[in-house]
Amino acid sequence: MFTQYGSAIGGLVLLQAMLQHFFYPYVEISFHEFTGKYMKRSEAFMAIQNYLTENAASRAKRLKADSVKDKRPLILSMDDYEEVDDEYNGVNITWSSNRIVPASTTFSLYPTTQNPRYYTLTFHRRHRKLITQSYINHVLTEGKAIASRNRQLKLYTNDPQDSMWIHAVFKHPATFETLAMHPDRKTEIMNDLTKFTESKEYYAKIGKAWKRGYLLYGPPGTGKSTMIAAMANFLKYDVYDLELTAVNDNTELRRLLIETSNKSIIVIEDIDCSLNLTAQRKKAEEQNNDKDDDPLKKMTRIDKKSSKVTLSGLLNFIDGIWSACGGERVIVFTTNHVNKLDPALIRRGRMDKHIEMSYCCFEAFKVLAKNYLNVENHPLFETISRLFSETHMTPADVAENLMPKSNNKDVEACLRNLIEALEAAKKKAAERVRLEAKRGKAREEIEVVERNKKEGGTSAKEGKLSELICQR
Ligand SMILES: Nc1ncnc2c1ncn2[C@@H]1O[C@H](COP(=O)(O)OP(=O)(O)OP(=O)(O)O)[C@@H](O)[C@H]1O
Ligand SMILES: [Mg+2]
Repeated sequence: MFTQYGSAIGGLVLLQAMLQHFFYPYVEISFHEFTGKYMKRSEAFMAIQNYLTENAASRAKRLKADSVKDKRPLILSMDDYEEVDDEYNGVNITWSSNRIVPASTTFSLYPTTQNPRYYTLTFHRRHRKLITQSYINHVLTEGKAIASRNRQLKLYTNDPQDSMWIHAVFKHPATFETLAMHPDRKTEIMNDLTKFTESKEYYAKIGKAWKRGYLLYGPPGTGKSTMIAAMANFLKYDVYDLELTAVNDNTELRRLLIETSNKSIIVIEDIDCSLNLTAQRKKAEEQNNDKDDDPLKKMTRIDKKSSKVTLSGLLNFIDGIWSACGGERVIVFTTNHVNKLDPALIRRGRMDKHIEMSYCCFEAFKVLAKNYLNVENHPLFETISRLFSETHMTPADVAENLMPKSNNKDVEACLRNLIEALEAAKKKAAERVRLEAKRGKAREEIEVVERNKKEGGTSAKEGKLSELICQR
Protein backbone atom coordinates (compact mmCIF):
# COMPACT_ATOMS: atom_id res chain seq x y z
CA MET A 1 0.00 0.00 0.00
CA PHE A 2 2.73 2.43 1.09
CA THR A 3 4.90 1.42 -1.83
CA GLN A 4 2.04 2.17 -4.19
CA TYR A 5 1.68 5.64 -2.62
CA GLY A 6 5.42 6.19 -2.78
CA SER A 7 5.71 5.44 -6.44
CA ALA A 8 2.67 7.64 -7.22
CA ILE A 9 4.24 10.62 -5.37
CA GLY A 10 7.60 9.97 -7.06
CA GLY A 11 5.88 9.97 -10.44
CA LEU A 12 4.13 13.28 -9.64
CA VAL A 13 7.40 14.97 -8.62
CA LEU A 14 9.04 13.75 -11.82
CA LEU A 15 6.12 15.01 -13.87
CA GLN A 16 6.24 18.39 -12.13
CA ALA A 17 9.99 18.67 -12.85
CA MET A 18 9.44 17.76 -16.49
CA LEU A 19 6.62 20.28 -16.84
CA GLN A 20 8.70 22.95 -15.12
CA HIS A 21 11.57 22.23 -17.45
CA PHE A 22 9.23 22.44 -20.40
CA PHE A 23 7.34 25.57 -19.37
CA TYR A 24 10.05 27.45 -17.45
CA PRO A 25 11.90 29.11 -20.27
CA TYR A 26 14.76 30.55 -18.22
CA VAL A 27 18.33 29.43 -17.70
CA GLU A 28 20.13 30.05 -14.42
CA ILE A 29 23.90 30.16 -13.89
CA SER A 30 25.44 30.43 -10.42
CA PHE A 31 28.78 31.98 -9.55
CA HIS A 32 30.01 30.98 -6.10
CA GLU A 33 32.25 33.09 -3.85
CA PHE A 34 34.53 30.17 -2.96
CA THR A 35 35.48 27.45 -5.38
CA GLY A 36 37.83 24.53 -5.89
CA LYS A 37 39.35 21.97 -3.61
CA TYR A 38 40.90 24.59 -1.32
CA MET A 39 37.88 26.88 -1.30
CA LYS A 40 39.75 29.78 -2.84
CA ARG A 41 37.93 33.04 -3.36
CA SER A 42 36.72 32.99 -6.94
CA GLU A 43 38.12 35.63 -9.28
CA ALA A 44 34.97 35.46 -11.40
CA PHE A 45 32.82 36.18 -8.33
CA MET A 46 34.96 39.21 -7.43
CA ALA A 47 34.81 40.52 -10.99
CA ILE A 48 31.02 40.13 -11.07
CA GLN A 49 30.77 41.88 -7.72
CA ASN A 50 32.75 44.85 -9.08
CA TYR A 51 30.69 44.91 -12.25
CA LEU A 52 27.39 44.85 -10.37
CA THR A 53 28.55 47.42 -7.82
CA GLU A 54 29.47 49.88 -10.55
CA ASN A 55 26.82 49.14 -13.17
CA ALA A 56 23.73 47.73 -11.60
CA ALA A 57 23.76 48.53 -7.90
CA SER A 58 22.30 51.99 -8.48
CA ARG A 59 19.14 50.25 -9.73
CA ALA A 60 18.84 47.90 -6.73
CA LYS A 61 16.31 48.82 -4.08
CA ARG A 62 18.28 47.43 -1.14
CA LEU A 63 21.93 48.40 -0.93
CA LYS A 64 24.74 47.43 1.39
CA ALA A 65 27.26 50.09 2.45
CA ASP A 66 30.83 48.92 2.94
CA SER A 67 33.07 50.84 5.28
CA VAL A 68 36.18 51.96 3.48
CA LYS A 69 39.51 53.17 4.71
CA ASP A 70 41.23 56.32 3.82
CA LYS A 71 38.33 58.70 3.30
CA ARG A 72 37.43 57.02 0.01
CA PRO A 73 33.79 57.29 -1.02
CA LEU A 74 31.48 54.74 0.55
CA ILE A 75 31.03 51.61 -1.56
CA LEU A 76 27.38 50.72 -2.15
CA SER A 77 26.72 47.24 -3.45
CA MET A 78 23.51 45.23 -3.82
CA ASP A 79 22.37 43.61 -0.60
CA ASP A 80 21.92 39.85 -0.09
CA TYR A 81 18.77 38.33 -1.58
CA GLU A 82 18.34 41.33 -3.84
CA GLU A 83 17.79 41.36 -7.60
CA VAL A 84 18.90 43.78 -10.31
CA ASP A 85 18.31 43.86 -14.03
CA ASP A 86 20.94 44.43 -16.65
CA GLU A 87 20.70 44.83 -20.40
CA TYR A 88 23.09 43.60 -23.05
CA ASN A 89 22.56 44.04 -26.81
CA GLY A 90 18.86 44.57 -26.16
CA VAL A 91 18.55 41.41 -24.04
CA ASN A 92 17.32 41.58 -20.44
CA ILE A 93 19.28 39.72 -17.77
CA THR A 94 18.62 39.40 -14.06
CA TRP A 95 21.25 39.05 -11.36
CA SER A 96 20.37 38.01 -7.84
CA SER A 97 22.65 37.75 -4.83
CA ASN A 98 22.18 34.87 -2.41
CA ARG A 99 23.88 33.06 0.44
CA ILE A 100 24.37 29.36 1.03
CA VAL A 101 22.80 28.35 4.30
CA PRO A 102 24.58 25.21 5.50
CA ALA A 103 22.46 22.46 7.10
CA SER A 104 24.60 22.56 10.22
CA THR A 105 26.33 25.67 11.51
CA THR A 106 28.80 23.93 13.81
CA PHE A 107 31.51 23.39 11.23
CA SER A 108 32.21 25.31 8.05
CA LEU A 109 34.75 24.68 5.32
CA TYR A 110 34.55 28.24 4.14
CA PRO A 111 37.18 30.77 5.14
CA THR A 112 34.64 33.29 6.42
CA THR A 113 32.40 33.00 9.40
CA GLN A 114 29.45 34.20 7.32
CA ASN A 115 27.60 32.00 4.89
CA PRO A 116 29.30 32.21 1.52
CA ARG A 117 27.60 34.18 -1.18
CA TYR A 118 26.78 33.39 -4.76
CA TYR A 119 25.32 35.29 -7.67
CA THR A 120 22.71 33.83 -9.96
CA LEU A 121 22.37 34.99 -13.51
CA THR A 122 18.96 34.37 -15.08
CA PHE A 123 18.08 34.83 -18.75
CA HIS A 124 15.72 33.46 -21.37
CA ARG A 125 16.97 30.27 -22.91
CA ARG A 126 16.76 31.66 -26.44
CA HIS A 127 19.69 33.98 -25.55
CA ARG A 128 21.88 31.18 -24.24
CA LYS A 129 24.55 31.64 -26.94
CA LEU A 130 24.82 35.42 -26.53
CA ILE A 131 24.99 35.22 -22.75
CA THR A 132 27.42 32.34 -22.42
CA GLN A 133 29.68 33.32 -25.28
CA SER A 134 29.70 37.08 -25.01
CA TYR A 135 27.90 38.68 -22.04
CA ILE A 136 29.70 36.73 -19.30
CA ASN A 137 33.06 37.58 -20.85
CA HIS A 138 32.03 41.21 -21.03
CA VAL A 139 31.08 41.23 -17.32
CA LEU A 140 34.35 39.55 -16.25
CA THR A 141 36.55 41.86 -18.33
CA GLU A 142 34.71 44.96 -17.12
CA GLY A 143 34.85 43.74 -13.51
CA LYS A 144 38.60 43.22 -13.67
CA ALA A 145 39.13 46.63 -15.25
CA ILE A 146 37.06 48.24 -12.46
CA ALA A 147 39.16 46.42 -9.83
CA SER A 148 42.36 47.70 -11.36
CA ARG A 149 40.94 51.27 -11.57
CA ASN A 150 39.88 51.24 -7.93
CA ARG A 151 42.94 49.47 -6.57
CA GLN A 152 44.81 51.29 -3.86
CA LEU A 153 48.45 51.39 -4.80
CA LYS A 154 51.10 50.31 -2.33
CA LEU A 155 54.59 51.54 -1.71
CA TYR A 156 56.96 48.80 -0.53
CA THR A 157 60.35 49.43 1.02
CA ASN A 158 62.84 46.84 2.18
CA ASP A 159 63.31 46.84 5.92
CA PRO A 160 67.05 46.89 6.79
CA GLN A 161 66.42 44.96 10.05
CA ASP A 162 64.97 41.76 8.67
CA SER A 163 65.21 42.39 4.95
CA MET A 164 61.48 42.05 4.35
CA TRP A 165 59.22 44.28 2.34
CA ILE A 166 57.11 46.61 4.43
CA HIS A 167 54.34 48.55 2.79
CA ALA A 168 52.25 51.66 3.11
CA VAL A 169 49.53 53.12 0.94
CA PHE A 170 51.05 54.87 -2.05
CA LYS A 171 49.49 58.30 -2.38
CA HIS A 172 51.64 60.51 -4.56
CA PRO A 173 49.76 63.27 -6.38
CA ALA A 174 52.14 63.34 -9.38
CA THR A 175 50.64 62.45 -12.75
CA PHE A 176 51.87 62.88 -16.31
CA GLU A 177 49.54 65.86 -16.49
CA THR A 178 51.29 67.64 -13.64
CA LEU A 179 54.80 66.57 -14.67
CA ALA A 180 56.81 69.47 -16.07
CA MET A 181 58.28 68.15 -19.29
CA HIS A 182 57.87 68.81 -23.00
CA PRO A 183 54.43 67.41 -23.99
CA ASP A 184 55.90 65.43 -26.92
CA ARG A 185 58.30 63.58 -24.62
CA LYS A 186 55.53 62.87 -22.12
CA THR A 187 53.36 61.40 -24.88
CA GLU A 188 56.27 59.29 -26.06
CA ILE A 189 56.82 57.84 -22.58
CA MET A 190 53.10 57.22 -21.97
CA ASN A 191 52.82 55.45 -25.34
CA ASP A 192 55.83 53.34 -24.49
CA LEU A 193 54.29 52.30 -21.16
CA THR A 194 50.90 51.54 -22.71
CA LYS A 195 52.54 49.46 -25.44
CA PHE A 196 54.39 47.50 -22.76
CA THR A 197 51.22 46.71 -20.80
CA GLU A 198 49.50 45.50 -23.96
CA SER A 199 52.36 43.28 -25.14
CA LYS A 200 51.92 40.15 -23.04
CA GLU A 201 51.53 37.92 -26.11
CA TYR A 202 54.41 39.58 -27.90
CA TYR A 203 56.84 38.95 -25.03
CA ALA A 204 55.64 35.35 -24.78
CA LYS A 205 56.10 34.91 -28.52
CA ILE A 206 59.67 36.15 -28.58
CA GLY A 207 60.47 34.23 -25.38
CA LYS A 208 61.41 37.24 -23.25
CA ALA A 209 60.38 38.06 -19.71
CA TRP A 210 57.57 40.61 -19.68
CA LYS A 211 59.57 43.45 -18.18
CA ARG A 212 60.82 46.84 -19.27
CA GLY A 213 63.73 48.79 -17.87
CA TYR A 214 63.94 52.56 -17.71
CA LEU A 215 66.97 54.61 -16.79
CA LEU A 216 66.11 58.11 -15.61
CA TYR A 217 69.11 60.38 -15.47
CA GLY A 218 69.67 64.05 -14.87
CA PRO A 219 70.70 66.61 -12.25
CA PRO A 220 69.00 66.72 -8.84
CA GLY A 221 65.57 68.32 -8.85
CA THR A 222 64.69 67.57 -12.46
CA GLY A 223 61.82 65.23 -11.56
CA LYS A 224 63.19 61.68 -11.66
CA SER A 225 61.36 60.57 -8.51
CA THR A 226 58.31 62.55 -9.58
CA MET A 227 58.34 60.72 -12.92
CA ILE A 228 58.34 57.33 -11.11
CA ALA A 229 55.27 58.38 -9.13
CA ALA A 230 53.57 59.55 -12.33
CA MET A 231 54.38 56.19 -13.96
CA ALA A 232 52.91 54.28 -11.01
CA ASN A 233 49.72 56.34 -11.07
CA PHE A 234 49.45 55.98 -14.83
CA LEU A 235 49.95 52.21 -14.86
CA LYS A 236 48.22 51.62 -11.50
CA TYR A 237 51.23 49.58 -10.42
CA ASP A 238 52.60 49.15 -6.91
CA VAL A 239 56.05 50.57 -6.25
CA TYR A 240 58.90 48.57 -4.69
CA ASP A 241 61.57 51.03 -3.60
CA LEU A 242 64.63 48.84 -3.26
CA GLU A 243 67.35 50.28 -1.04
CA LEU A 244 70.36 48.26 -2.16
CA THR A 245 72.57 49.39 0.69
CA ALA A 246 70.19 47.65 3.10
CA VAL A 247 70.50 44.30 1.30
CA ASN A 248 73.16 42.04 2.75
CA ASP A 249 73.93 39.68 -0.08
CA ASN A 250 72.81 38.33 -3.43
CA THR A 251 70.64 35.63 -1.84
CA GLU A 252 68.71 38.29 0.03
CA LEU A 253 68.39 40.39 -3.12
CA ARG A 254 67.07 37.39 -5.00
CA ARG A 255 64.46 36.68 -2.33
CA LEU A 256 63.31 40.30 -2.24
CA LEU A 257 62.95 40.41 -6.01
CA ILE A 258 61.07 37.12 -6.14
CA GLU A 259 58.64 38.45 -3.54
CA THR A 260 57.66 41.42 -5.68
CA SER A 261 54.20 41.09 -7.17
CA ASN A 262 53.00 41.31 -10.71
CA LYS A 263 52.09 44.78 -12.03
CA SER A 264 54.77 46.57 -10.12
CA ILE A 265 57.57 49.08 -10.57
CA ILE A 266 60.85 48.17 -8.94
CA VAL A 267 62.89 51.26 -8.25
CA ILE A 268 66.57 51.53 -7.46
CA GLU A 269 67.33 55.20 -6.89
CA ASP A 270 70.78 56.76 -7.22
CA ILE A 271 72.20 53.56 -8.63
CA ASP A 272 75.69 55.07 -8.78
CA CYS A 273 75.69 55.69 -5.02
CA SER A 274 73.73 52.63 -3.92
CA LEU A 275 76.75 50.41 -3.96
CA ASN A 276 80.20 50.54 -5.43
CA LEU A 277 78.77 49.37 -8.67
CA THR A 278 80.92 51.34 -11.03
CA ALA A 279 84.50 50.51 -11.76
CA GLN A 280 85.87 54.04 -11.98
CA ARG A 281 84.02 55.14 -8.90
CA LYS A 282 85.31 52.21 -6.88
CA LYS A 283 88.90 53.03 -7.69
CA ALA A 284 88.52 56.73 -6.96
CA GLU A 285 86.74 56.01 -3.69
CA GLU A 286 89.39 53.56 -2.53
CA GLN A 287 92.07 56.15 -3.17
CA ASN A 288 90.13 58.83 -1.31
CA ASN A 289 89.17 56.51 1.52
CA ASP A 290 92.77 55.77 2.35
CA LYS A 291 93.39 59.46 2.93
CA ASP A 292 90.16 60.11 4.77
CA ASP A 293 90.11 59.87 8.58
CA ASP A 294 86.61 61.17 9.25
CA PRO A 295 85.09 58.58 11.68
CA LEU A 296 81.59 58.91 10.23
CA LYS A 297 82.82 58.31 6.70
CA LYS A 298 84.86 55.36 7.95
CA MET A 299 81.72 53.81 9.45
CA THR A 300 79.72 54.03 6.19
CA ARG A 301 82.72 52.65 4.37
CA ILE A 302 82.73 49.59 6.61
CA ASP A 303 78.99 49.19 6.10
CA LYS A 304 79.36 49.34 2.36
CA LYS A 305 82.20 46.88 2.36
CA SER A 306 80.21 44.35 4.37
CA SER A 307 77.38 44.44 1.83
CA LYS A 308 77.95 41.63 -0.60
CA VAL A 309 75.49 42.52 -3.32
CA THR A 310 77.44 42.47 -6.54
CA LEU A 311 76.92 44.06 -9.89
CA SER A 312 76.85 40.66 -11.57
CA GLY A 313 74.25 39.46 -9.04
CA LEU A 314 72.04 42.43 -9.77
CA LEU A 315 72.41 42.03 -13.53
CA ASN A 316 71.69 38.31 -13.41
CA PHE A 317 68.50 38.90 -11.51
CA ILE A 318 67.37 41.64 -13.81
CA ASP A 319 67.96 39.41 -16.81
CA GLY A 320 66.76 36.09 -15.54
CA ILE A 321 64.57 36.27 -12.52
CA TRP A 322 61.31 37.46 -13.98
CA SER A 323 61.32 35.05 -16.85
CA ALA A 324 60.50 32.47 -14.22
CA CYS A 325 58.03 34.59 -12.30
CA GLY A 326 55.50 35.59 -14.93
CA GLY A 327 56.57 39.18 -15.42
CA GLU A 328 54.70 42.43 -15.99
CA ARG A 329 57.26 44.41 -14.16
CA VAL A 330 58.86 47.74 -14.82
CA ILE A 331 62.27 48.39 -13.35
CA VAL A 332 63.53 51.94 -12.97
CA PHE A 333 67.06 53.05 -12.16
CA THR A 334 67.82 56.68 -11.42
CA THR A 335 71.13 58.46 -11.39
CA ASN A 336 72.57 61.94 -11.35
CA HIS A 337 75.75 60.73 -13.08
CA VAL A 338 74.95 58.63 -16.12
CA ASN A 339 78.55 58.79 -17.34
CA LYS A 340 79.82 57.09 -14.22
CA LEU A 341 77.64 54.00 -14.61
CA ASP A 342 79.09 50.74 -15.78
CA PRO A 343 78.01 50.29 -19.43
CA ALA A 344 77.01 46.68 -18.63
CA LEU A 345 74.37 47.95 -16.25
CA ILE A 346 72.64 50.22 -18.72
CA ARG A 347 73.08 48.54 -22.07
CA ARG A 348 69.92 48.22 -24.20
CA GLY A 349 67.98 45.14 -23.28
CA ARG A 350 68.68 45.71 -19.60
CA MET A 351 67.60 49.30 -19.54
CA ASP A 352 65.36 49.48 -22.61
CA LYS A 353 64.72 53.20 -22.50
CA HIS A 354 67.01 55.96 -21.34
CA ILE A 355 65.15 59.10 -20.32
CA GLU A 356 67.02 62.30 -19.72
CA MET A 357 65.40 64.50 -17.11
CA SER A 358 66.73 67.89 -17.85
CA TYR A 359 66.54 71.54 -16.88
CA CYS A 360 63.23 73.29 -17.26
CA CYS A 361 62.25 74.47 -20.72
CA PHE A 362 59.48 76.96 -21.47
CA GLU A 363 56.98 74.17 -22.30
CA ALA A 364 57.71 72.49 -18.96
CA PHE A 365 57.38 75.85 -17.18
CA LYS A 366 53.87 76.23 -18.62
CA VAL A 367 52.85 72.99 -16.86
CA LEU A 368 54.21 74.29 -13.56
CA ALA A 369 52.47 77.66 -14.06
CA LYS A 370 49.21 75.80 -14.60
CA ASN A 371 49.78 73.57 -11.55
CA TYR A 372 50.93 76.27 -9.17
CA LEU A 373 49.16 79.43 -10.36
CA ASN A 374 46.40 78.10 -12.58
CA VAL A 375 47.47 80.34 -15.46
CA GLU A 376 47.92 79.26 -19.05
CA ASN A 377 49.03 82.56 -20.46
CA HIS A 378 50.30 85.91 -19.20
CA PRO A 379 52.08 88.95 -20.69
CA LEU A 380 55.19 88.05 -18.64
CA PHE A 381 55.46 84.64 -20.36
CA GLU A 382 57.43 86.23 -23.22
CA THR A 383 60.22 87.43 -20.90
CA ILE A 384 60.22 84.07 -19.12
CA SER A 385 60.46 82.20 -22.43
CA ARG A 386 63.50 84.31 -23.44
CA LEU A 387 65.18 83.75 -20.07
CA PHE A 388 64.72 79.95 -20.32
CA SER A 389 66.59 80.01 -23.62
CA GLU A 390 69.44 81.90 -21.95
CA THR A 391 69.87 80.10 -18.64
CA HIS A 392 69.36 76.80 -16.79
CA MET A 393 67.05 76.16 -13.86
CA THR A 394 65.71 72.84 -12.56
CA PRO A 395 61.93 72.31 -12.42
CA ALA A 396 62.32 72.00 -8.62
CA ASP A 397 63.78 75.53 -8.44
CA VAL A 398 61.19 76.91 -10.86
CA ALA A 399 58.45 75.38 -8.72
CA GLU A 400 59.97 76.85 -5.57
CA ASN A 401 60.12 80.31 -7.14
CA LEU A 402 56.52 80.11 -8.32
CA MET A 403 55.23 79.47 -4.80
CA PRO A 404 53.52 82.57 -3.38
CA LYS A 405 55.70 84.15 -0.71
CA SER A 406 52.67 85.09 1.38
CA ASN A 407 48.99 84.20 1.53
CA ASN A 408 48.46 86.64 -1.27
CA LYS A 409 48.39 84.49 -4.41
CA ASP A 410 49.14 87.31 -6.81
CA VAL A 411 50.06 85.66 -10.13
CA GLU A 412 52.08 88.60 -11.38
CA ALA A 413 54.13 88.80 -8.17
CA CYS A 414 54.95 85.06 -8.43
CA LEU A 415 55.98 85.36 -12.07
CA ARG A 416 58.15 88.39 -11.24
CA ASN A 417 59.79 86.34 -8.49
CA LEU A 418 60.67 83.72 -11.06
CA ILE A 419 62.00 86.32 -13.51
CA GLU A 420 64.22 87.74 -10.76
CA ALA A 421 65.53 84.26 -9.92
CA LEU A 422 66.15 83.47 -13.61
CA GLU A 423 68.04 86.73 -14.06
CA ALA A 424 70.13 86.02 -10.95
CA ALA A 425 70.88 82.51 -12.27
CA LYS A 426 71.88 83.97 -15.63
CA LYS A 427 74.24 86.46 -13.96
CA LYS A 428 75.75 83.73 -11.81
CA ALA A 429 76.32 81.51 -14.84
CA ALA A 430 77.98 84.38 -16.74
CA GLU A 431 80.23 85.08 -13.75
CA ARG A 432 81.15 81.38 -13.60
CA VAL A 433 82.06 81.39 -17.27
CA ARG A 434 84.19 84.49 -16.80
CA LEU A 435 86.03 82.96 -13.83
CA GLU A 436 86.58 79.68 -15.68
CA ALA A 437 88.02 81.57 -18.62
CA LYS A 438 90.29 83.56 -16.28
CA ARG A 439 91.41 80.34 -14.60
CA GLY A 440 92.06 78.70 -17.94
CA LYS A 441 94.12 81.65 -19.08
CA ALA A 442 96.15 81.68 -15.85
CA ARG A 443 96.74 77.94 -16.19
CA GLU A 444 98.01 78.44 -19.73
CA GLU A 445 100.37 81.16 -18.61
CA ILE A 446 101.68 79.03 -15.73
CA GLU A 447 102.37 76.23 -18.15
CA VAL A 448 104.37 78.62 -20.36
CA VAL A 449 106.45 79.76 -17.35
CA GLU A 450 107.12 76.20 -16.25
CA ARG A 451 108.10 75.17 -19.72
CA ASN A 452 110.49 78.13 -19.91
CA LYS A 453 111.96 77.22 -16.53
CA LYS A 454 112.60 73.67 -17.66
CA GLU A 455 114.26 74.94 -20.77
CA GLY A 456 116.46 77.19 -18.56
CA GLY A 457 114.94 80.44 -19.72
CA THR A 458 113.35 83.15 -17.58
CA SER A 459 110.16 85.00 -18.01
CA ALA A 460 109.47 88.60 -17.34
CA LYS A 461 106.02 87.64 -16.18
CA GLU A 462 107.26 85.08 -13.63
CA GLY A 463 106.96 87.25 -10.53
CA LYS A 464 103.56 88.49 -11.52
CA LEU A 465 102.36 84.97 -12.22
CA SER A 466 103.43 83.46 -8.93
CA GLU A 467 101.34 86.20 -7.38
CA LEU A 468 98.45 85.08 -9.54
CA ILE A 469 98.89 81.43 -8.52
CA CYS A 470 98.73 82.40 -4.86
CA GLN A 471 95.45 84.16 -5.44
CA ARG A 472 93.80 81.02 -6.94
N1 LIG B 1 59.62 67.66 -13.92
C1 LIG B 1 58.97 68.05 -12.82
N2 LIG B 1 57.64 68.23 -12.82
C2 LIG B 1 56.97 68.62 -11.74
N3 LIG B 1 57.56 68.87 -10.56
C3 LIG B 1 58.88 68.70 -10.48
C4 LIG B 1 59.65 68.27 -11.59
N4 LIG B 1 60.94 68.19 -11.22
C5 LIG B 1 60.98 68.54 -9.94
N5 LIG B 1 59.76 68.85 -9.48
C6 LIG B 1 59.44 69.31 -8.13
O1 LIG B 1 60.65 69.30 -7.40
C7 LIG B 1 60.65 68.37 -6.33
C8 LIG B 1 61.90 67.51 -6.40
O2 LIG B 1 61.85 66.71 -7.56
P1 LIG B 1 62.31 65.19 -7.61
O3 LIG B 1 62.46 64.66 -6.25
O4 LIG B 1 61.40 64.46 -8.52
O5 LIG B 1 63.73 65.36 -8.29
P2 LIG B 1 64.83 64.26 -8.57
O6 LIG B 1 65.23 64.45 -10.00
O7 LIG B 1 64.33 62.95 -8.17
O8 LIG B 1 66.02 64.74 -7.64
P3 LIG B 1 67.19 63.85 -6.99
O9 LIG B 1 68.17 63.56 -8.09
O10 LIG B 1 67.77 64.78 -5.97
O11 LIG B 1 66.57 62.64 -6.40
C9 LIG B 1 59.40 67.54 -6.51
O12 LIG B 1 58.78 67.33 -5.29
C10 LIG B 1 58.52 68.37 -7.40
O13 LIG B 1 57.68 69.18 -6.61
MG1 LIG C 1 64.90 61.58 -6.64
